[in-house]
Amino acid sequence: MKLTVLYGTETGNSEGLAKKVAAKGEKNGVTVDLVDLSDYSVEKLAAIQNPVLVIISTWDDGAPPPTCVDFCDELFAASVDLSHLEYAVLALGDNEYMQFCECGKKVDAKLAALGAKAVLPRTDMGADFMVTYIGWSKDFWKAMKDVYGVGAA
Ligand SMILES: Cc1cc2nc3c(=O)[nH]c(=O)nc-3n(C[C@H](O)[C@H](O)[C@H](O)COP(=O)(O)O)c2cc1C
Repeated sequence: MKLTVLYGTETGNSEGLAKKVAAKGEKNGVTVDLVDLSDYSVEKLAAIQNPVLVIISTWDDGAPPPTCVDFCDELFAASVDLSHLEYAVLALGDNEYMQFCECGKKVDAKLAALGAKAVLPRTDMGADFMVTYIGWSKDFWKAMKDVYGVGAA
């Protein structure tokens, strides 16, 4: 079974978590495609035929990380049908900011609006994301096992 992990990052935190998910997946017999959203398109997203995990941070005033503004702009304006797609969103941010995890929230809402189905509710992570990640990882792999029969419970 395959999992696509799409990450949007400016300083590497989301990428670091994406690599952790990939390592855990590979250990549990899941083939993981690790993809940087800095060079991605809605067309490629729509062509995916396996579950997708999006890990994305938020920058100035709720904006996407600068590296993936183009992808997010395209996604937020898209009207493509994603009803075949199952997904989860892990949002990174910092609760010190008014627009806490706003980009991840918008990506989650847009994917749902385009018909994609969440296999796990979105998780918003603050500055202590390495701690939150541990609990999230358990929930995520349990969902993967429940829904697809793969990965660690
Ligand atoms: C200049 C700056 C602006 C930020 N703006 C926000 C914001 O509006 N909302 C939020 O939740 N987090 C904000 N953050 C926190 C980042 O999202 C957080 O540090 C995150 O872990 C970065 O992940 P990345 O390395 O994957 O980009 C901001 C951080 C910086 C340095």
